[in-house]
Amino acid sequence: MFVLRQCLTLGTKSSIRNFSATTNLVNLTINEDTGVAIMELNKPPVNSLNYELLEAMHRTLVKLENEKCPGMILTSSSRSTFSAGLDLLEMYKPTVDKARRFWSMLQNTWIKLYSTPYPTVAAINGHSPAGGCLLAMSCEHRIMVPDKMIGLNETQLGIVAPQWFQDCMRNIIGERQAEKALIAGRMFTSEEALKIGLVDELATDKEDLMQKAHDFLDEQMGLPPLARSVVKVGFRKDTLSKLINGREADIKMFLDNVFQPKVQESLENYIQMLKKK
Ligand SMILES: CC/C=C\CCC/C=C/C(=O)SCCNC(=O)CCNC(=O)[C@H](O)C(C)(C)COP(=O)(O)OP(=O)(O)OC[C@H]1O[C@@H](n2cnc3c(N)ncnc32)[C@H](O)[C@@H]1OP(=O)(O)O
Repeated sequence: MFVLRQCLTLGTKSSIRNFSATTNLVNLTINEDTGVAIMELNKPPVNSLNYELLEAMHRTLVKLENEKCPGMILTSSSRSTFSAGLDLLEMYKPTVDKARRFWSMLQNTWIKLYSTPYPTVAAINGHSPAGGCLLAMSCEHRIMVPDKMIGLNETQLGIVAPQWFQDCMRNIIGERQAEKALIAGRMFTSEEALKIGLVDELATDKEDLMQKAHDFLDEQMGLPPLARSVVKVGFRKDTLSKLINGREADIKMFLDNVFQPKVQESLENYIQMLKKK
């Protein structure tokens, strides 16, 4: 195995190997024998998704697709958290330009991740609220360590999970469970998430998590890749097209919401609460 230090400037494979990264937001490891990629989010302490992390993820996904990656594991370098979701500081008192740029990069990254032709598995080694849950739900398979929390908790913060976040959840756990979970902004323990199908497997620890993730990819990589990807994208196309054809409306929805005084007040209180913990 060798490690490619992913940075904001990507070049050829060999130039990346020699690159001394100053921004190391995504660690990319590619197994030389199998080609399997491990994409490890590395923005301590909790992988909050700011513009820079989303951009690094997007570039990594483009690179993997261009290099015909056979399979990818998405995980985190944090001991406690897979991803804490969208970076609250990106949404707290932003300028219009900053908010628009941020949301547009979130859309780019999600579209790439949700539509990869190659199999993807989320190795969820920590808490996974809101945008973190979205990342996990965008992979094809989810494996989680015990005693962590996952879910779309937006309602509890006084904000609304966008339609495409909701659609991802509905596609996985079905209409009724998704409606209940989304209205309440419910967070599930790993064990509860397994029960309702929000995750597919539990692992005992990080080693078991990675082994199970590799097992899933081995199975998928044994299937004819073209047929596999056509079926995958066929299942996902309605959800994808809704956003792809409505990107500007979705940005407008975000901007209309984020600048509401009540939303700013909720964000401020929540940020303060997290800092006081
Ligand atoms: C206007 C909106 C319109 C549309 C909305 C869009 C949809 C929004 C989607 C989202 O994703 S919103 C974000 C939701 N995220 C959360 O609710 C998670 C909040 N965080 C936590 O619950 C916990 O941090 C944790 C993930 C469970 C990890 O707990 P732990 O005890 O390990 O860490 P700690 O809480 O001490 O946090 C460390 C450090 O990180 C800061 N932090 C945490 N989460 C975020 C975040 N999402 N964005 C920015 N910063 C975050 C936290 O404040 C601490 O900072 P400090 O070290 O400076 O105190």
